[in-house]
Amino acid sequence: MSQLITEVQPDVEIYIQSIYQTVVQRNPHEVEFHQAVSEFLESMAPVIKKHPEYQKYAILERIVEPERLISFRVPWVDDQGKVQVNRGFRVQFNSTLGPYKGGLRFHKSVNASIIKFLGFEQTFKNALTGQPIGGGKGGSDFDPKGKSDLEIMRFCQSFMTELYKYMGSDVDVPAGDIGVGGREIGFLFGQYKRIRSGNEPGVLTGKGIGYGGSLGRTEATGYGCIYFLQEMLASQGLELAGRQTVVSGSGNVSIFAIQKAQELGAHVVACSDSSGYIFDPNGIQLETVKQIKLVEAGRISDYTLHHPEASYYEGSTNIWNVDCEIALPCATQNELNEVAARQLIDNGVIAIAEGANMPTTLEAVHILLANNILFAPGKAANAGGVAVSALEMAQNSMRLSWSFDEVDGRLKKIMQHIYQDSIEAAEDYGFEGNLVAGSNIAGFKKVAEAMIAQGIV
Ligand SMILES: NC(=O)C1=CN([C@@H]2O[C@H](COP(=O)(O)OP(=O)(O)OC[C@H]3O[C@@H](n4cnc5c(N)ncnc54)[C@H](O)[C@@H]3O)[C@@H](O)[C@H]2O)C=CC1
Ligand SMILES: O=C(O)CCC(=O)C(=O)O
Repeated sequence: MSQLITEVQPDVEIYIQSIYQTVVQRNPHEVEFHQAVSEFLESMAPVIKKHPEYQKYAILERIVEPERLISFRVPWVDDQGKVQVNRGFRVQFNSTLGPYKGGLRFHKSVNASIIKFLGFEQTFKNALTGQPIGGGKGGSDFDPKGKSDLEIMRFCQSFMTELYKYMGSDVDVPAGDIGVGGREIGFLFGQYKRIRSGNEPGVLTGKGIGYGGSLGRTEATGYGCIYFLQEMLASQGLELAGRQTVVSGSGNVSIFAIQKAQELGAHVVACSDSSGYIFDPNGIQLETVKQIKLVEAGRISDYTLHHPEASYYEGSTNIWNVDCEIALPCATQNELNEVAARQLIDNGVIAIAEGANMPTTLEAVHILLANNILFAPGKAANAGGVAVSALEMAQNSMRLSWSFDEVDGRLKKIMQHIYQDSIEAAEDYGFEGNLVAGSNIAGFKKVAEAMIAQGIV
């Protein structure tokens, strides 16, 4: 390796800027991907200064370029007999630490930019868990809203009929994300098995408990986010109990973040969906939210039919106007902007933990950090979901099923380690207390060291 002639650029800031420029040129119009790369590169200068070998081995140049992006046609027939065509994606971003791992998103907004930002962040998130998993992500612009069970099944079967070619329990292991829950994973798994004979339970995670799923996976992202939040609060001698809390979204992550927060005594007063939010001064009745969202597939506005003392407000992002000490963005990317950040600060917020992926815009992150708000970035705070997915893979390999408490106990330890690693990395590189930089650096270093060990690939 001593003959490597990669020129080491002495001005690290210029070097890092050139990496960003190349990403923008190579991926024009992919604004979400640019945003994720930009946020990551903001943490890199002291790392590259301390480790010139990362420049020599072109780690940054390689890490921002996905190993592979697969894009494919997904034709299916709707209930009226009409042929529909969607686009499917899988980005296999980085396999240095293990098989590509990351969810599938079915949402009308899905495009290459969104899948690439998610796959890029997933690489560092998965590294932070300390488990042997690389980064991947996928999905489709298919909109599951208003579709029948049979339409969802036909779509999933068509999607898998192409995706299976790139999967395998040691190759690429998808799971759920927005619009993909237990029902969709079941249909996807059924079709995979039908095409590839033999039993390979570890090829997908988030499966039903009766056929290889792990207890605790459904709860893992939301619970993990609260475990991380607890660590962050405890570092300042604070607790969650009694604190007014607002949680955006009302899907998988939000519901179980609310459940754990309430269990720990938080007073959760608001949650939302893509149309608007509800405010319940008596505290959100989670069983009603579960009934509306998990059973009836209804709108969050229906909550007020059951609880007339609650109010419904149009416009999902207005949820950040609600007074709170704890804010948990758990819905989607860029749902908390500069204006919302200032409003939260004016209202006395003390801590924000991202259950969703990149829900806070970069400008809003800067404002929150500058105002010393405790801020837990998604790639650390929402890593509990993928961590328990990796535990599901481990159980599948061993042909074992652990109890809920066993899985939950491991999840808690993993979240505590992620907090510790991130806070230490921040301190080591001159970003004391900044978990955005700390999690970027801690995740990056694990991948970078392994990339060097594995040669130029
Ligand atoms: N499911 C998982 O294990 C993990 C999910 N995440 C992230 O968490 C976020 C939520 O995912 P899930 O809960 O799994 O999806 P989900 O499909 O179960 O729920 C998404 C929720 O967000 C709401 N929503 C969508 N757009 C919205 C908007 N513009 N404003 C307000 N609400 C909106 C939907 O109404 C729904 O309640 C996503 O960013 C996802 O990438 C991150 C780590 C793991
Ligand atoms: O469980 C998984 O494999 C992926 C979860 C996920 O998509 C995420 O962490 O954003």
